[in-house]
Amino acid sequence: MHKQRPGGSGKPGPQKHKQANSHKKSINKKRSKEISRSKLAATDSEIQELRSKYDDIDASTIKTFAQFPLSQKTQKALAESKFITATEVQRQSIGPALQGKDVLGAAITGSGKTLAFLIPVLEHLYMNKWSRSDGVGAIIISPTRELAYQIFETLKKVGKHHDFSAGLIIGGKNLKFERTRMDQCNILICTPGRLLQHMDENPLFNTSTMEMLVLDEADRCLDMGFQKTLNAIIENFPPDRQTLLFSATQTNTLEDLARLNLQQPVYVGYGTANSTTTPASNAAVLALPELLQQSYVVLPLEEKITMLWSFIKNHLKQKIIVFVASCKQAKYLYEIFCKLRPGVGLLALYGTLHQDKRIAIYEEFLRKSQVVMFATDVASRGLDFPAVNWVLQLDCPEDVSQYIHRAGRSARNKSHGECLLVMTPNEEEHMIGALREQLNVEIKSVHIDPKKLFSPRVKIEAFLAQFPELRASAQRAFLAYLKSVFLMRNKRLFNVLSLDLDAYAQSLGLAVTPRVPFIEKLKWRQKQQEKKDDLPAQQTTTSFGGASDHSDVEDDDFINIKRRDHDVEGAPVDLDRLSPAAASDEEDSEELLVVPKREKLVTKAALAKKALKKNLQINNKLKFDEDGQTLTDERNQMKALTGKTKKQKDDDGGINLMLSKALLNEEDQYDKQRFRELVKKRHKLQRMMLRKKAEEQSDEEQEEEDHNEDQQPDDMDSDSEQSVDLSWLPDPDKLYKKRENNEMPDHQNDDNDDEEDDDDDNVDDDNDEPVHKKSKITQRLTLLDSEAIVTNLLASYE
Ligand SMILES: Nc1ncnc2c1ncn2[C@@H]1O[C@H](COP(=O)(O)OP(=O)(O)OP(=O)(O)O)[C@@H](O)[C@H]1O
Repeated sequence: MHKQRPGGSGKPGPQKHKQANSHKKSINKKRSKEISRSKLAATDSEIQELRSKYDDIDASTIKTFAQFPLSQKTQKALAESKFITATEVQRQSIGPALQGKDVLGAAITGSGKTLAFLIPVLEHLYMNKWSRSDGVGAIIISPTRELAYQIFETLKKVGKHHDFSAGLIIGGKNLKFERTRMDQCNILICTPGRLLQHMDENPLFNTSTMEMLVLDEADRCLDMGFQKTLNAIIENFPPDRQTLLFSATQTNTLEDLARLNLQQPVYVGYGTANSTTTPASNAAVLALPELLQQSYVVLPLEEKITMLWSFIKNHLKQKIIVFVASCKQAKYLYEIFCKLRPGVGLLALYGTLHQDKRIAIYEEFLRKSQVVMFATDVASRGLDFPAVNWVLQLDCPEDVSQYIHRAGRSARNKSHGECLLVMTPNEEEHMIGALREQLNVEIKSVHIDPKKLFSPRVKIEAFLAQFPELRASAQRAFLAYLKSVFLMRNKRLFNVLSLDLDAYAQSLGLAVTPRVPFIEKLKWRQKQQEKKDDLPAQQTTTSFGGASDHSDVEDDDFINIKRRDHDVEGAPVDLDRLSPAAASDEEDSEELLVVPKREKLVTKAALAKKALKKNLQINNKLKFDEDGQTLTDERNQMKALTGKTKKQKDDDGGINLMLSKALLNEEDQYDKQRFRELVKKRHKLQRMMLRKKAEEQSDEEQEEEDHNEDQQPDDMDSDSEQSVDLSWLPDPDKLYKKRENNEMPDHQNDDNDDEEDDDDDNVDDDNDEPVHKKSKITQRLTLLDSEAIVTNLLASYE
């Protein structure tokens, strides 16, 4: 039986309802507390159990992730993402990393290094019961934004069952937004420049809680380009942290390891796996995936575009990355190939693009299976594009390590892929020698069948003639390539002076070879040097003295650019920090390159200042009238006045309102007067035309009139004055002035007419009477008068 509650309605009253709700809430709270307590207990027991297994991890017996002592949350996420079997680098490095050791991991591209450090990061925070309020626990540093984004995406997959918060801190994003969220993040994935910016500017950002540091592409993070930034970052970290370094081309210099304060690191991928002693060789074993087919082709520089076009046309159904030396080249190739329409999708990824666009292009290339992407080395490290069929290195990489990273975008994670290296005859010997020596593999030489080459030169030239912006882009690409070659460290391999500039410019579609000031300067200096060398040593010292010493120093400084890699985002660039790689992603470095270090920059502002100091007279434009007299331009006078008053105003240090008002009035008056003059001129012209027209008309009418006079006398009488247009007649004012005055006593009309005339005089100060006024006057004539005039005129004509 259903009992009715007091209150009669059968439903609980509002008060009762509230009480019931609060009762329920308190029960729920109790339950959730009990659950969390039991969870914590479970977590504690899980942690204890896992920790006890750490010492027993044996990489040689492990095949799957399930064999690692990992938390349920991590295991679940790995299984869901279909990560079952651990790769070699994962097997070797996860154990020591879980044990809290520093790890230096090197493994071939696409072998799963990302999971090798992400799993230990998640486990470390879990084992230490890290919560959101505990602040930053781990920082992962990547040299490029795209790679940081990719790591962040992988972390979202494998860490989805954990309760940690993670942040992506890269340049080109909302700094304010990052600032407010950073202190709430447990894991930060960042680029060095942006991280340092937050460290410097964000008071909320505190790294003292940080326990784990990961450097992905560690050799890149540690090289000269990032040196200063990374040193500054490391200073802010607690020294007793755990550090993991990963790369396909790991370096092992003692200096670097000392900088990072590594404590007996475990070396993975240095020949002796799991070794805690420094390996005999100073560098990691360099290798490329076995399933990657490598080949090279030797071509003159000017044939590269033809070769590229033919290659793309022959591989329309493939996914290809084309690596070039600079952003401007990538941009130009993309633009011109879009115009040429090869029949496959085109993309371009380079550093000077807006960040959102970069990510959009990155994602598009991930998705598509038949596409060509022109890229700089911003895409060469770490990016995991699936199923890339070809990597085409159109411009020669600077060294073996750059070759490895570029080539490694293909044949990832046990898939097949191909890599073609394009070299100029100068580059062949050194590059191939270095590759054979360091990689210990045979790289196939390919000869291109000239019949299979299609040159797009004529079309490119036509497009460049049609689109000036494309021409400008080609010029920039031309200069950027030369600059990148000039900045290469290995001068034996890359010699900018040996390049045929005219042929290269023509291959880009340029009819005229752009000037390259730095090459001109180099050649000039070379000549000077040769001249100096020809002279006997003694004579040189006596004839040039100090000056010669100075120029020697400058020469050395100018030609021997030291190897400094990519510049850190946002950091100021100077010439001796520029490297080919930096040049590829740095937009405005061109001017810096052209201007020698010690030469003072001559700006337009400086020239103007100089001219002002000399008190030069500025040219004045004089106008002359027909008689050769100079005309005074009221405008100029006004300007002079304005200038004067402006000066006065400046002297006063404020705005003189009265003066400004007077000036404005004067300007206004001048404008009005000018307008009136223009109107007058226009009216005059109109009147002249009307008069001419009227004269022509009246001639015709008179002829007609003469003809019809005998035939229609009655009509003429009946129509009286209105039917006769006498406007063609001579001025009646002059002829009949006296008579008219006598006949028309009504002065009112005269006055009105005068008024009209006066009005018109305001508009037209010429003595010409408007045609319509004359007709009005003639309309007042009687027919007899008209007849008399006509007969007079006819008589005069005869
Ligand atoms: N255990 C695994 N099982 C299956 N796939 C894996 C495993 N580990 C990694 N992968 C996949 O292999 C690919 C390459 O991984 P990752 O990008 O981590 O390679 P990498 O070694 O960092 O390459 P690079 O040297 O180019 O940076 C990714 O698509 C990743 O999802």
